[in-house]
Amino acid sequence: MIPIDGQAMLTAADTRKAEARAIAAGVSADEMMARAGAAVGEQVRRLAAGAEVLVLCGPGNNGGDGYVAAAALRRAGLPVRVATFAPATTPQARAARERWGEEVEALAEALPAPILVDAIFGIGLSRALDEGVSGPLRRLMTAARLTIAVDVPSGVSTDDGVCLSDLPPANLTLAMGAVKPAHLLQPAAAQCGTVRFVDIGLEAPSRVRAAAAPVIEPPAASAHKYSRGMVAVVAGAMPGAGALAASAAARAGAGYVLLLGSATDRLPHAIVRRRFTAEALEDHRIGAVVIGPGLGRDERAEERLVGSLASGRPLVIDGDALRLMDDRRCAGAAILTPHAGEFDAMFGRGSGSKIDRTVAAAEGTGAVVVHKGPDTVIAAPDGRVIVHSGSSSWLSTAGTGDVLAGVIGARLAAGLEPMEAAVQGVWLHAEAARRAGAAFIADDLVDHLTLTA
Ligand SMILES: NC(=O)C1=CN([C@@H]2O[C@H](COP(=O)(O)OP(=O)(O)OC[C@H]3O[C@@H](n4cnc5c(N)ncnc54)[C@H](O)[C@@H]3O)[C@@H](O)[C@H]2O)[C@@H](O)CC1
Ligand SMILES: [K+]
Repeated sequence: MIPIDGQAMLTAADTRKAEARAIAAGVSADEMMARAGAAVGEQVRRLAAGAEVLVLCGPGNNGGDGYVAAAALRRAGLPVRVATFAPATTPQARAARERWGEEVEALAEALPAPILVDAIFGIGLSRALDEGVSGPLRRLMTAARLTIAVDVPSGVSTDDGVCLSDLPPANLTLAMGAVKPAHLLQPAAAQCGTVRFVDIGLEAPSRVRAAAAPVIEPPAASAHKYSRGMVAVVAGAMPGAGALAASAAARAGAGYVLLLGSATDRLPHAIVRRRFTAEALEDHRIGAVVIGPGLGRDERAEERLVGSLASGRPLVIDGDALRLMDDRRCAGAAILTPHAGEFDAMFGRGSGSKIDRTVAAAEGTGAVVVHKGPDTVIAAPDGRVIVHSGSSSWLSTAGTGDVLAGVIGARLAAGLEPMEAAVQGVWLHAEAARRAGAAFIADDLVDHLTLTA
């Protein structure tokens, strides 16, 4: 099974276009479904290990994939039953239903099986499930040992990651042909369980991709502390936050970290402390300025932000500094790292998915926008997007955003372009959380940062 890391993401409409292109290029719709259903059948066969399978089929092509998979499982000698609540409506699904040929049970009366395949709705879901569907589905999912969703779990909205129906999560979701927003955006992503990509030969040109592990080269043989990247962290009212950002920058590969403003006692000795002056930022060797963690929002914070913006150095703007930004100031930033509250305060709640809104923010500001949360959307002004999902929920603790800002600052100072720096930073931060395990504090996260895979 193929992990989704680095895979292209398509919306429901994009998927239909890709399917239409494949059909225009000579692959019939029946052939597409035959491939999809066969691939689902093969994965289910491996996981079922001989146990009984119940395939739930809806009226559309998601159901069609289910009928094809059921027939494949039967050919493979597995005990398999099929249940539905509605006749097949598309020509391909009707043909697949006929090829199944055997009894189709009524969903409401179907008895549970240890392996459940949810092929009720895929990208065609347009509203919440009727209780006559969600009730039996909930009952059968609860009784099953393993639920495998075909394409997306029934009840989640493909393009915005909203859960339209209250159902238990699937254990595994097979993303057919391309990753969809629902596989990456919360809360739908959590409903998917583990997501694996199924290649059905669909061309998926997309500027949006799932995050993948970065390849980080060690410093060149001739490297010195300044060539490795010099990061200046501008501290403020809450020195601990600046210290976290500075420590994280140092651990994320920076060659030299300068903390400007008041520091805490426990700052590593390797970090150079200085009073904040705008002149201190004039050092041309500074490759990134991180400003915002614990900055405060008072007059002194404002002065430091103005000084940082005037320095012309690439800026990572986080936390309090985001609250002091306006359109003109954003134009001077390389990377903005708002969480949901900061994002809404800057750009409004708007419409569309988190991906759409982040793309609009990046285009509008000209900066890379890292829209943080249980799903993090990273958008560049040129339209590239990386979505990072599935990171540790223990990250929901104070100070982890300060750490992220420092890590991104280190990658930016290392010479990466802002989008790549942000993408690497988000991955490294999530990886540190994975290594830190359960109930860490932001300081622990710094200790778990590593650049090796
Ligand atoms: N588009 C593609 O490129 C491919 C699609 N395939 C499969 O086809 C699926 C999409 O098929 P469809 O477009 O037929 O969509 P679905 O099978 O997801 O469902 C569409 C049907 O459900 C009805 N419906 C929507 N919401 C409902 C609700 N809440 N209650 C009752 N009925 C509701 C619609 O009116 C329509 O009849 C994909 O998810 C995937 O599984 C694969 O077979 C192969 C390639
Ligand atoms: K499904």
